Amino acid sequence: MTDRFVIQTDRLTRYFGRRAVVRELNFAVPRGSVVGLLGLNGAGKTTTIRMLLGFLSPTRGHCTVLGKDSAVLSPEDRSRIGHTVEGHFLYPWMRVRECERFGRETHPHWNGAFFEQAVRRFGIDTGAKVSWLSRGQRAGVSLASTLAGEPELLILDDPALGLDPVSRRALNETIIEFCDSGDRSVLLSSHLLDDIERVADRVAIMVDGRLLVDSKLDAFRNRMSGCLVRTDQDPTLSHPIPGMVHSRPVGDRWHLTFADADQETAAAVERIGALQVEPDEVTFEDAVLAYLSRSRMGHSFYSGAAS
Ligand SMILES: Nc1ncnc2c1ncn2[C@@H]1O[C@H](COP(=O)(O)OP(=O)(O)OP(=O)(O)O)[C@@H](O)[C@H]1O
Repeated sequence: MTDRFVIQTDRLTRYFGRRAVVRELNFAVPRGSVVGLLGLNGAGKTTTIRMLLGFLSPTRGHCTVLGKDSAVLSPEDRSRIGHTVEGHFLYPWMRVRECERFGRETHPHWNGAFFEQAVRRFGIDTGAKVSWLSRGQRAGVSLASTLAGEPELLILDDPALGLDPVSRRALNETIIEFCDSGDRSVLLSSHLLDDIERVADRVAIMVDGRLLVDSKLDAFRNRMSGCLVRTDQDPTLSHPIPGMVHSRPVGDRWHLTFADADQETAAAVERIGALQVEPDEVTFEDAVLAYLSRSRMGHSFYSGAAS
């Protein structure tokens, strides 16, 4: 088990006061995979990551990272885990090349070539002081320092926050290259669906502290489907449709999004008695938004997490 998964949680739960922010999370990150962790603001992603890194205790349940209980990670364990946090902490008075030297002296493993390459990709002058750098450039130095430590597992919490498109591309390319150069795993929390689709091979979706989807990205995309129906009112109000995740009005029609649609789904759509029904494409973004929008509307959820 330990070898196959770099992260495992068992009924991981966290309350703040009386409020459950992470609920009964059973989640595993297979070694060598890049998992995109998605969820609306406040879904519990950062709280989960803080528990994984041992910065916050679970109220119930537990989690392991690289086979070790997160609550008791040793400095040696931590050196195998790279993580970046919002704000990209760096010493403002250091020059970029001093950041590199500082990293080299404080990390047991250090890949200077990786640092150089990442910094170059972000267009950063190594003679510049951190305080002179833009937000995107600071993110680049922070990421370069993290990756140069050659962690087995990288945990990134919203690393693209506030980055321009060029810096975002540099970030994505750096992550992809990092994964290509070894048996490395990444947990990437982000709101940028394009980036997740480009970089990740698995997707996990949290809604109100629960994990609703945990799947290979391709499988997730393939199991979702949709159709457009023309009716006078929301067709799902009177007719429960098996597998339906979400419905939304599109002009004078309704778009219905399904997970694992089957004959029962088709029969239920038929019973609506719509004037017109036609299949409609569901993109990765549509599929994710179907789950997320459903939560915002306060419906109960489709509970089948994909394998
Ligand atoms: N220390 C704390 N005390 C009380 N509530 C907290 C604390 N930390 C987080 N929360 C609450 O827990 C909920 C989940 O927060 P969390 O930061 O995990 O969400 P998130 O999914 O990372 O959101 P975002 O996408 O906005 O970063 C939020 O409602 C937040 O206000």
